[in-house]
Amino acid sequence: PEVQPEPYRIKAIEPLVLTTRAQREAALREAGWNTFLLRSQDVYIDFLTDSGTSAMSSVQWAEMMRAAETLSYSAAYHRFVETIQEVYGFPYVLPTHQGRAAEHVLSQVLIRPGQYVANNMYFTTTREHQERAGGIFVDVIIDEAHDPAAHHPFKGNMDPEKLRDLIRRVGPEQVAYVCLELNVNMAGGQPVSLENVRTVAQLCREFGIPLIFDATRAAENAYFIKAREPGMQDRAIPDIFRELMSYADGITVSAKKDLLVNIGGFLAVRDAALYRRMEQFALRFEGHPADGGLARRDLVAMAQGAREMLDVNYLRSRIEQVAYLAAALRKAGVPIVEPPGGHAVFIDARRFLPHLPQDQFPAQRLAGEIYLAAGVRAMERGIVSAGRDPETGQHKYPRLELVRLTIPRRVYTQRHLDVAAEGILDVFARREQIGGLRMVFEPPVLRFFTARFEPM
Ligand SMILES: CC1=C(O)/C(=C\N=C(/Cc2ccccc2)C(=O)O)C(COP(=O)(O)O)=CN1
Repeated sequence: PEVQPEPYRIKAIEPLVLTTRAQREAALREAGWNTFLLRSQDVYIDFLTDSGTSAMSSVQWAEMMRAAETLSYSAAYHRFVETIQEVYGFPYVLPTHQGRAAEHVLSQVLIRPGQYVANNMYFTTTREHQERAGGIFVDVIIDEAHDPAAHHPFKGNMDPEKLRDLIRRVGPEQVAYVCLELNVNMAGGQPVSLENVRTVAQLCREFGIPLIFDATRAAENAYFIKAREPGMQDRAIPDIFRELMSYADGITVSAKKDLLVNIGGFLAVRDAALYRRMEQFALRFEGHPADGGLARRDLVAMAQGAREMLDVNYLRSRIEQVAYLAAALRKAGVPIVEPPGGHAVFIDARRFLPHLPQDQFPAQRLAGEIYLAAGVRAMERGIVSAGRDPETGQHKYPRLELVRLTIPRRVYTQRHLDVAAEGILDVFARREQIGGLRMVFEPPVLRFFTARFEPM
């Protein structure tokens, strides 16, 4: 059969508000042309983020109702830890309220000021915490990752030569750890191959440098390994996933993605002494080791999510939905990051609006225009998100100037995607008439959250 069967059906719906273009123009002006500042009820289809926006299953909801909110080492805590130990294969597990909390703990415990951290591209909060701990961020991703049109099947890969050069240049003891993100968000949700992970793990072992994964979207990465990596087609997802995890000394996870929950995260490591140091730090800043600042119901929702996230029929449905939207845009000639990622379609705003210089914020403007056209909220992932260079005070000019259409898990149907595609094609037809933006308010840190703009 041609059509892929959906592996679930709808049990509860949330009525959506339909707005007029006039209402959206007023809302966007009030939000200073920043989609992060829109009121959610003014948004028809929310593609801002896949973080914390998934639909939970009837089993997750049932487990949440049954969780007893007892303190300290609750049944929920043991259920959570045992499930993560089994699914991910790490002995020591520390719950946190979300991913950036795990990054805060790990960076503060592992980085000595002045040390380097090698990454495959950057994620805003991950880099922020590495630098706050005195770390020096270095990008060792393959060159193709910075080229939106390059058709590499594993654009998230690290370049072993770039990594080896860094280690030689600064010395192994000056590299705090290697941070490998799976399904690299800022590159377009691009996977890392198992072969590349093995190579990087070998390099780290050779020099005695810890290898840490940002495993926030590792389940979706496992699906791409099965689908794209030679010799993997017949392996079961949980088997690929366990091997993938076996190469890391530790992981940070935002559970708000793969694990299909609205809040949550965790750290998992193999070394008892490292766990103890993280636990002691977390106690002061991120919550008790038995809950990480979460309620017990959140722990059991994560445990159940860790079971559901590796189901191949769910992963296929989720990732094929992203590919469906990508195909609709590609067919009309809309420039997107290729190949499509696991959690989002990324529009190349630089090629969409080639007449705008990057410091007129093309991706920020395009995200606003898409909202005006169809009530669809997207996220700017370009010069605004990249921020300013702390030394020069100038904008960082990233090669990728993207608008991210981030698809929540198990939430939208094909009709929602068709409405979004239609709105984007409408903007595409008018692209020559679209001008730039001027930033009229700029906060000092993570400016993309609250900056305000006006049309030029
Ligand atoms: C790879 C990766 C992520 O994508 C991630 C969060 N992503 C987010 C949520 C977000 C966070 C900050 C600025 C804009 C959007 C996303 O919209 O993409 C975190 C932090 O997790 P956290 O939100 O639970 O703290 C760690 N690693």
